[in-house]
Amino acid sequence: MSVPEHLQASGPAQEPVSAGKGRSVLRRLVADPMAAGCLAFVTVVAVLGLSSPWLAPYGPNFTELSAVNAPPFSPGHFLGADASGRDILSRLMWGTRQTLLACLLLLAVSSVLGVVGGLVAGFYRGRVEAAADWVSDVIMTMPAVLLLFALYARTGPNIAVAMIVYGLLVAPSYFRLVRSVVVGVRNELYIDAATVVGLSDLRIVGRHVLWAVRAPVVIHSSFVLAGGIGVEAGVSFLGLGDPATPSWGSVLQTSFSSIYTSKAAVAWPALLISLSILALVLLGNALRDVLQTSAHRTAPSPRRLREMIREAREGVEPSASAVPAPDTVLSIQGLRIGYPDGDREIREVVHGIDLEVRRGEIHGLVGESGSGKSQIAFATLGILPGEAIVLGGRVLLDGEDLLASDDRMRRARGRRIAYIPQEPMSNLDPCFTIGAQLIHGLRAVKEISKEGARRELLALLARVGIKDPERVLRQYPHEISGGMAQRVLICGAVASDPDVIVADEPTTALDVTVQAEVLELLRELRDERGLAMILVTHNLGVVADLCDTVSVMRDGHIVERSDVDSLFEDPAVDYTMELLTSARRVEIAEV
Ligand SMILES: Nc1ncnc2c1ncn2[C@@H]1O[C@H](COP(=O)(O)OP(=O)(O)OP(=O)(O)O)[C@@H](O)[C@H]1O
Repeated sequence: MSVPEHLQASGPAQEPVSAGKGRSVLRRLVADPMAAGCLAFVTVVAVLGLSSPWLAPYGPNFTELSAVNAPPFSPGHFLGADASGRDILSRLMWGTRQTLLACLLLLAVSSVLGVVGGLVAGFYRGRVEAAADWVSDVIMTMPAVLLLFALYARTGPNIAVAMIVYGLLVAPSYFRLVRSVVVGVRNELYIDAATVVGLSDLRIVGRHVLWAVRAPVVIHSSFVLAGGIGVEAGVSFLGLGDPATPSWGSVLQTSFSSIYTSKAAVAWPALLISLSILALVLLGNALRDVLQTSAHRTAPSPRRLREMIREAREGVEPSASAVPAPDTVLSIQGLRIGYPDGDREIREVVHGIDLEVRRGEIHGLVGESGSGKSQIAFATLGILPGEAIVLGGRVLLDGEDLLASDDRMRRARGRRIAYIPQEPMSNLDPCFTIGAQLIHGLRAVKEISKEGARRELLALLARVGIKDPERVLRQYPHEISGGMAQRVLICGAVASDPDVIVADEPTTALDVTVQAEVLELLRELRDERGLAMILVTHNLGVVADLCDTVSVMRDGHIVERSDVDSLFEDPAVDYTMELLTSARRVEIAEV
């Protein structure tokens, strides 16, 4: 048994989802008509079943000889009666208790064993994990049906014991799921921080780790419950259940044995079992969607989102389409970006900015944290987060609006616009060698043989200052330094011969000497290749050193745009002056 498909998407390193409060999860769940319907169905079935002593027309084993094989809608027998003259509706109602009990037993045993095992194995790893893994593998190899038959030989018809044993067999699915989530969470820095603060393992697991596994476990449980109904029906159908106590499976079995005389009798338990399984599966899917959306925000419905976008666009004049200067390669005109603020409104974070970059120009984008620099870089590359909404504007590459067509953006990205990220290490895949990644990337954007790509990359790696390119191509990311990784990424970015490079704080993660070398390399590449570059940075020293022109951003606006010399000599706005003064203060403090 492997981790079920419905949970694989929520892999180990996922956010601790579902942080929303219980009430809001329920409210969001019932806002989905399908989930509300399923929840109502499951609740009604459970309540009717549990109230059978008061609501059921007859006792579970009450027989009426005159009603043998009575068809549905007979007087006194709404769903008909079975071959022994027992009322099918009453037996299904009474049987709900047994089925529910069987499912809860299965759920309790499998979840307790699996979750506790997964938590311990994922948290402590090492031998504990190896041993738990071994036990889980052994359990998974056990043939469930044979085991149930063997059990029957020893204990006789006992559905409770059968479900406990089945719970043991299902436990590895919880174990694997929880273990993989815990392994991901265990490496998070906030767990290290909790350890350093002095929290005990138990408190760390209870406070931080359990929170992360809560959502996947809840979702998985709805599928286990659905599976439990099927298992109980199967076990009873095989005759391994208690014939004296009705359950949905045993009602199905008795109806099935007289299928030739009363076909309709089979339909009711089969329908109830199928609909209940369907409702629980659909409920599980809806729960997954609710828990995996943003933890604290109420995601707007598609209709509300459309309204919010219309409201945000209303009253804002679309910016006039300006013709870019002749040597302009990238022109951003009237770009507006926003994010849904719950289901109330779109919060605009970039307010209609204009920006032009000419061939061979390095344009710095500076400003305080949160001013919108990265949003502009991401919009230019078409990699804004899924929830971002472009409310207006254009990103023109040689006059073609990339925002107007996803296909145009896809063709430009990586070929004509390349990206140099801030964190070189986290942008390289640890599973592949540098060579495999660079060659794959280059061949994805250029028609070239593997050998040709390799030769080109060797030359380019040497050009960006890698001493032994042959060896680096064979190495994995963890075997090279941060500075080398950034050179590798610069090599990857320029390999497709782009017109524009968007560099998002390319030197922030590097030490000072490597920073200077990387900046020098970028300048040389610009001179050699006539690259246009947008350089996002906090560092005014980098701007002074490398950029030709600069835009200063604040609160999603460009408050000043000028050439670098003018900016430093004679800033036009107070905010730029403040930025320069604080940068100087930091420099003095560092000296
Ligand atoms: N996924 C998101 N959902 C909601 N708001 C977001 C999201 N990403 C960014 N924002 C908001 O957009 C604004 C601009 O963020 P952005 O990351 O562009 O700032 P920045 O200038 O690049 O900051 P920094 O220099 O710290 O990276 C911020 O107010 C931020 O809160």
